[in-house]
Amino acid sequence: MGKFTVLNHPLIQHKLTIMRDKNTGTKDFREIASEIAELMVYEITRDLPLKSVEIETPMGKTVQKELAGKKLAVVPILRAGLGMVDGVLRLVPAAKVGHIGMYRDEETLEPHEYFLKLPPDIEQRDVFVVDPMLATGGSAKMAIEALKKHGAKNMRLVVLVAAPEGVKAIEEAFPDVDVYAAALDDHLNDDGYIVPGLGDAGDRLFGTK
Ligand SMILES: O=P(O)(O)OC[C@H]1O[C@H](OP(=O)(O)OP(=O)(O)O)[C@H](O)[C@@H]1O
Ligand SMILES: O=c1cc[nH]c(=O)[nH]1
Ligand SMILES: [Mg+2]
Repeated sequence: MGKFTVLNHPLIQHKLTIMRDKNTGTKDFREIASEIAELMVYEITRDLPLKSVEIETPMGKTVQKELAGKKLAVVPILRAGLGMVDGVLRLVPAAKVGHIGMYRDEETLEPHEYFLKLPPDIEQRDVFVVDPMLATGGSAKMAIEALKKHGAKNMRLVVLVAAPEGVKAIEEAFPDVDVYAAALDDHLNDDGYIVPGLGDAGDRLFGTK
């Protein structure tokens, strides 16, 4: 079974509260989404392997640690996932970026894929799939299936707000995919929105409503 982890560092909780507030405007919403993504990646990358290297400081030779060259990729689920990419890249600037476009039909809540462009060596990379919202889980499930079809092997799903329904859907579909959230919310409403949630993440990020 994949692990589900809520990264509830006080800074993450504080920033998420600002995002949830309906009076927070696009500029702050976008900046804070990026900051939370950065903090989440800091926590998630604690297990990255290190190797010893010999270097020379101004005082002489020493053996120290550096990252063992594990390759990473970040794949935002468009559109809203784009709001988390900068934050990831601030900490992992060498990561390659893939894109997968998904929209959820407002009536049926069924996801539809409309774009896919991945780094050619995706199968060799640890992949962070990012999207602020995990609601029914339909979009993330379809995105992860598409990435698997294109060779991605080691994937983690990183979201800001998760609904229990979405977590269950990913756990059942992908025992090999760990899910990280900044918060686990209460439920989905009849329109498939997370409650209390933060509303429509894409629209709030890009000012489209
Ligand atoms: O778990 P689900 O029930 O599939 O819902 C979550 C999806 O819905 C939102 O995207 P949306 O379809 O609104 O597209 P957008 O990012 O372009 O706004 C969100 O960013 C997720 O991708
Ligand atoms: O609450 C939700 C659910 C899906 N997509 C969003 O942007 N928000
Ligand atoms: Mg949207």
